[in-house]
Amino acid sequence: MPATSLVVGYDELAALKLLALDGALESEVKVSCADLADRLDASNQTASRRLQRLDDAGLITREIVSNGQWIAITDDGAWELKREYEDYRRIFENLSGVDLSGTVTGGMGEGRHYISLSGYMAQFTERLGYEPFPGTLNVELTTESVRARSAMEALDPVPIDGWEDGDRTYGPAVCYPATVETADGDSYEQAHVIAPERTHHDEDQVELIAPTKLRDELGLDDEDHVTVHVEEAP
Ligand SMILES: Cc1cc2nc3c(=O)[nH]c(=O)nc-3n(C[C@H](O)[C@H](O)[C@H](O)COP(=O)(O)O)c2cc1C
Ligand SMILES: Nc1ccn([C@@H]2O[C@H](COP(=O)(O)OP(=O)(O)O)[C@@H](O)[C@H]2O)c(=O)n1
Ligand SMILES: [Mg+2]
Repeated sequence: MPATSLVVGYDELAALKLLALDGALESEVKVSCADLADRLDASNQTASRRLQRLDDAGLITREIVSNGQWIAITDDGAWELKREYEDYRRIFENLSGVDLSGTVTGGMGEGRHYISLSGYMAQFTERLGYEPFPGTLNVELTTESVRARSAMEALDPVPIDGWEDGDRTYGPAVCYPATVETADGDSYEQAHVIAPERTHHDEDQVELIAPTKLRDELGLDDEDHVTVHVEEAP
């Protein structure tokens, strides 16, 4: 079973990779179907069909001109290549930690409240070494990453203890050091996945905390793809 589920098949991905090698990640490149067909060891018709599928899946944009086409890879296209690249990194680089991928999503607006509570804030400052921005960036995981999440739970976390303030008790949580990477390749290293013991979210969501607002720092909006590389606590 492949480590990731693709929007298009591997044949299309091979065509996408060739376009990237031609520079289509940075700008529009001029492509002739005959040349692409040659490099894919396929017929013109096949090459043309693969481009059509990549276009239909929103992974490239095309402008067809008389002697070929101008093609650029979209953010979603770059994301598909990146996922493939992550698989190869896992194969060859003996990576530590766990990669989770998903999309940014809004939550219930409660993260802000909990993160700001002094009973937690004092522990974050002491154990994580920073005061988190008040809130949690919520990431909805892909099906594959929901499974990978159990591997994350096998890593050693930074514990955050439960506490009480006379009115009520507050549950414990665990934090894992994490690097957040966007589809554009920007990354932020000083974040943590926070997993509160009492939560309204299911396994398909993770929450991130960081010293700054990640939406601003990384230019993130709802639905944007991110990869979260989770490590063991030092
Ligand atoms: C540090 C921390 C501690 C939490 N403790 C509790 C708790 O004691 N009881 C509870 O019902 N939810 C607790 N929550 C979970 C929130 O209710 C909720 O599931 C989630 O964090 C809300 O995130 P959202 O606003 O981003 O959707 C805690 C959340 C965080 C981040
Ligand atoms: N380090 C952080 C924490 C939260 N946030 C965002 O800050 C806002 C407040 O967080 P929250 O947890 O209270 O809100 P929701 O996640 O429930 O929408 C949300 O838009 C989060 O996505 C962020 O960008 N970076
Ligand atoms: Mg949140």
